[in-house]
Amino acid sequence: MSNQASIPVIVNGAAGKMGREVIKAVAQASDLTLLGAIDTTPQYQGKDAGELAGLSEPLEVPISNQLEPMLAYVAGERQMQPGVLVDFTHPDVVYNNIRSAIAYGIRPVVGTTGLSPAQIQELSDFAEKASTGCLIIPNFSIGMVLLQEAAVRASQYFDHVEIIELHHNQKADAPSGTAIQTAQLLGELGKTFNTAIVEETEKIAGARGSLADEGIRIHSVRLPGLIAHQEVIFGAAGQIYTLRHDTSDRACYMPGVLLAIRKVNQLKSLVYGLEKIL
Ligand SMILES: NC(=O)C1=CN([C@@H]2O[C@H](COP(=O)(O)OP(=O)(O)OC[C@H]3O[C@@H](n4cnc5c(N)ncnc54)[C@H](OP(=O)(O)O)[C@@H]3O)[C@@H](O)[C@H]2O)C=CC1
Ligand SMILES: O=C(O)C1=N[C@H](C(=O)O)C[C@H](O)C1
Repeated sequence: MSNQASIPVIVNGAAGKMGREVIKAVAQASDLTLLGAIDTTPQYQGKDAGELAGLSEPLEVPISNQLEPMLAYVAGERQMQPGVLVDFTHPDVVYNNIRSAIAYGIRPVVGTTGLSPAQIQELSDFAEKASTGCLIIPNFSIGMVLLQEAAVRASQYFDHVEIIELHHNQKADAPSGTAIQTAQLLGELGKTFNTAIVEETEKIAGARGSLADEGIRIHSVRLPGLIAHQEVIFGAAGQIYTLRHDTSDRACYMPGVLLAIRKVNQLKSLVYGLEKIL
C-alpha cells in the first residue's frame, strides 16, 4: 500500500494494557502506520513500542512522553491521510489529550473512560467547530453492543433493572464507562425504572450501589483475576432476565478499535458509542 493511502496512528498510553494490544493490532494492519507511541511511565521511555507489545521484530517507534510534538509532527505529514490519536490513558488526562489532538487536526479515537457528560459536550462543541471527527467509545467489543441492544429491547417490557459491572482491581474509575453508557441507553426510552415499594435505608453507605441519573443502580466489583464483565438484571413478578458479557482477552476490543481508526476520518464531529459506526 502506498503511503498516500495509509493512516498514520499515534497510540497514547502505549505501554499500558490496552495500548500494547493496540500497538500489535495497528502493526498488523497493512493500511495503518504507527508513527508515534506515547506513554508517561518513566521506565519505558525510549523502549521500542513493538518489542514492549510483545512483537518479535522491533517497530523502530520509541516510547516517548512528548504528545504535543508528536501531534505537530503527524499533522505536518502531508504524504499520508489525516492522523489518528488512539487514547487509552487515564480519566484525569484524557480530556486535555482530546483537545490537543483536535487543535492539531488529529482525529481522536478514545477508549479511555471517566469523562463527565459536561466534558463530552464541551469536546463535541470543540470538534464541531473544528469540523474534525472524534470517536469516544466506552466499549469496543461487539458483544457489549449486542448486550446493550438486547437490554434496550428488554427494557420495553421490564420496569425494574440493575447493573453489575466487574473489573480487574487496577481500574481507576467507577462505575465503568460501559455501565454508565448502558444506563444512558436504557434511559433514552424515557420511562421510569425501579419505582420503590418500601423506604430503603442503607446500613452501610453504598450498599445499594451508585444511582445513575436514569434511576438505575450500578454495582461495581473490583478483584484481581477479573478483566471486564457486566450483567444487566431485569426483574418482574415471577421472573428474572439476566444479560451478561465477559471478556477473557483484551484482543476482543481490537476489531472495534481498527474500525474506529478507519471511520473517524469520514466524520466531521464527535460520535459517542461503537453502535453508531457499525
Ligand atoms: N473503551 C474500551 O473498550 C476500553 C476502555 N478501557 C479504558 O482505557 C483506559 C486505559 O486502560 P488500561 O490500558 O487498562 O490502563 P493501563 O493503566 O494499563 O494503561 C494506561 C497507560 O497510560 C499511561 N498514562 C497515564 N497518564 C498518561 C498521560 N498523561 N500520557 C500518556 N500516557 C499516560 C499509564 O502510565 P502509568 O501506569 O505510568 O500511569 C499506562 O501506561 C481506562 O480508562 C480503561 O477504562 C480499557 C479497556 C477497554
Ligand atoms: O478498565 C477496563 O478494563 C475497561 N474499561 C472500560 C469501561 O470502563 O467500561 C471498558 C471495559 O469495561 C474495560
